[in-house]
Amino acid sequence: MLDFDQVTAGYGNAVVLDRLSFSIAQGRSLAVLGRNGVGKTTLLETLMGNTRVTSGAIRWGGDDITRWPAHLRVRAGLGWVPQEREVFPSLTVEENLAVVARPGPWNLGRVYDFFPRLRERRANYGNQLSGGEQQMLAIGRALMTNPALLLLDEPMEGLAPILVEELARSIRRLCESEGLASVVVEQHPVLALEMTHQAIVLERGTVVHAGPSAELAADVALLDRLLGVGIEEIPG
Ligand SMILES: Nc1ncnc2c1ncn2[C@@H]1O[C@H](COP(=O)(O)OP(=O)(O)OP(=O)(O)O)[C@@H](O)[C@H]1O
Repeated sequence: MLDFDQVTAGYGNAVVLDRLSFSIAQGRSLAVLGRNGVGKTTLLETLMGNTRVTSGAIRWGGDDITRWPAHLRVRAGLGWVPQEREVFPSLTVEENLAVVARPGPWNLGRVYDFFPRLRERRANYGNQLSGGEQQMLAIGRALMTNPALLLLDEPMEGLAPILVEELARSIRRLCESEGLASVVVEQHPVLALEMTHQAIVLERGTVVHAGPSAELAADVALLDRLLGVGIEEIPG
């Protein structure tokens, strides 16, 4: 479904991703792990067309989308949940959702069924929401574009542990019950591995490990070597 083939990309003359490859099948989820600054966000930005690709190809369905602008990628089914959430502060929850709606199975009612908290807050303005509600709204907005693949950039950042668990369950449900594929960039490896089928670990803009999430989660020594984190430090 998505094929990232030997992609070299960056900003201006700076190369961040170096011949990076991975692929995702329909309805599958991928965790993108790595230490700070290895290029995880740049991978998502490249998927959305926001970086300079100097070689390689990005294929989506039957199309080579390497040079497509972001709005065409959204139309083709890429759903972007940015790290900054980018909720419109002066629009209500309902307006935030409605402005990005595209035809398809996801509509206001379905997003509210999925995140009942958003239904309760439908008349509140974007700047009146808690961090967790803003994150639900950011995901709800991506769902309103009726994507086939969700790109989530550190969705748990800054959330209280109880919300982290709730959101992790929601994201897993999107994949398992709704058939959505996803790419999850996450600082907390254990959480990210619980939420996904496959995982890649990046170092200096390239893939140094690829495999099933459950296998990596079970190999504490490998996790520690690749990511240099004590598992006991990880919340959730
Ligand atoms: N807009 C930009 N212009 C120039 N360089 C950038 C830009 N965004 C990121 N970079 C550089 O690209 C490299 C990779 O950054 P990126 O944000 O992709 O890493 P990351 O793995 O997501 O890190 P973190 O976990 O800290 O968010 C860094 O050296 C960063 O300074």
